Amino acid sequence: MIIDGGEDKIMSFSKSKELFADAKEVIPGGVNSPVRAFSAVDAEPVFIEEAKGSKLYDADGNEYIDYVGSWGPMIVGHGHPQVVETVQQEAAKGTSFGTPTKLETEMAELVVDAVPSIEKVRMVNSGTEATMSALRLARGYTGKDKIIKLTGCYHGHGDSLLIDAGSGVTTLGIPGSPGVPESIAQETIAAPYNDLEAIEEIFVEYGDNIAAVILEPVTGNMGVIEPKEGYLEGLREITDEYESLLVFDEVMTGFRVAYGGVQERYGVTPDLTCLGKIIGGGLPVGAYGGKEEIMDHIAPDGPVYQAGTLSGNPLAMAAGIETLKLLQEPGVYEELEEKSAKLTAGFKDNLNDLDLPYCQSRVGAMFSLFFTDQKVVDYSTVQTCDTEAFSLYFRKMLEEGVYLGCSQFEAGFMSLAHTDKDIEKTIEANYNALKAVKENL
Ligand SMILES: N[C@H](C=O)CCC(=O)O
Repeated sequence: MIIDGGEDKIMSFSKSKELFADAKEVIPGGVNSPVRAFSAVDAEPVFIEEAKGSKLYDADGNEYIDYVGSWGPMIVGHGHPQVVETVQQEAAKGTSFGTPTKLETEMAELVVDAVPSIEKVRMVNSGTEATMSALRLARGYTGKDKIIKLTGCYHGHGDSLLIDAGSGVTTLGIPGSPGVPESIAQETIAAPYNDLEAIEEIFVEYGDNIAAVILEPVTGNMGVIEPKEGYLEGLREITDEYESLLVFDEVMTGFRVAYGGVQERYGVTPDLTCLGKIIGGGLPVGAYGGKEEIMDHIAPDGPVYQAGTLSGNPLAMAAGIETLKLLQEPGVYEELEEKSAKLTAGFKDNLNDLDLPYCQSRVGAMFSLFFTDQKVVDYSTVQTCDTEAFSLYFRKMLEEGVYLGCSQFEAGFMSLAHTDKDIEKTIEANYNALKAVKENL
């Protein structure tokens, strides 16, 4: 079967098609997370059976160069031997104890040493849990109820945060979610990203009752957007002035744009930080941390309650610790930067050669290609993107053996396992896919 009428590339997806049909019988939409269904790109998902290094292998035996990396965690590549070995060793000792373990302290020490704002950290099981818990803590600590979130930023699927959200919500073009009670939604005030004046106005009106401003300080869930100069500093000042907390959701950017995340790269320190993805080395994980004085409000030391049967799971800790150790090796972030720059420079040449006006962005090992001629700086410019052009591009890239996020509003991720050959092949695929877009739309 040819997925998009390509002339010379014939790939079969018949097994994935069958597996998807089976899945849809018993799983809503056939997937356990909506973006995986490929519905926004008018395609059906490929079912992956195995991954190694920079590559994914699907049920039909197709090979892809992977820039999704399980949506961010796989920064050292899939199935890294050191990560796999350590997980196997830990699994042989038992998979969960529901007790404290030495591994949890080791992980916490690594996080505290790495992330400038974190003096104490609590492990949870997902990014969603991390942001939900951080907000409860912010409310419990400040005694205030409202939070400000930025339009197009995505912080998982907690009730307070599914307001004007990015990621799958933007990809599917839905406004939010039924099931979020109005009484909860009204405690969340949405403001545009990169617009300090809008935040100031909200503080003037509600300043006494704002517990926190939460944001992706570099966005990934509406594509990669950098904060304007002075924006993060401005947020720091205004939250200090009103005694609200500044919360950085670094689930995606932590240990990716720099070892210490956005706060290391841009030099602005939040009160609380949410983490996930990389610190689990591909196993389910989340964490939130910050100043000791604030973190000491969490039970059992303080009254703010949060708990979890599998929190700090030994396999997730082991995989995460090994991943962080690999990231401590000299030159790692330079290598990621170099590889990512090479890829996006190749894309830029292709855009120039084909005379296409599309907008690119990159921060460290996260990149985006927006199908718009506008400079993308916030959610309103995100909405100028051509989703039909992206869909065609996505399907062509898949045919060329390159696996991308199924939305231009999801960041692409480079790993240490990507080779020069992978990058060259991807640049060539990008040229062919962009050419098809130009010829067909
Ligand atoms: N952008 C999301 C997480 O970072 C994508 C993953 C998902 O929703 O399944």
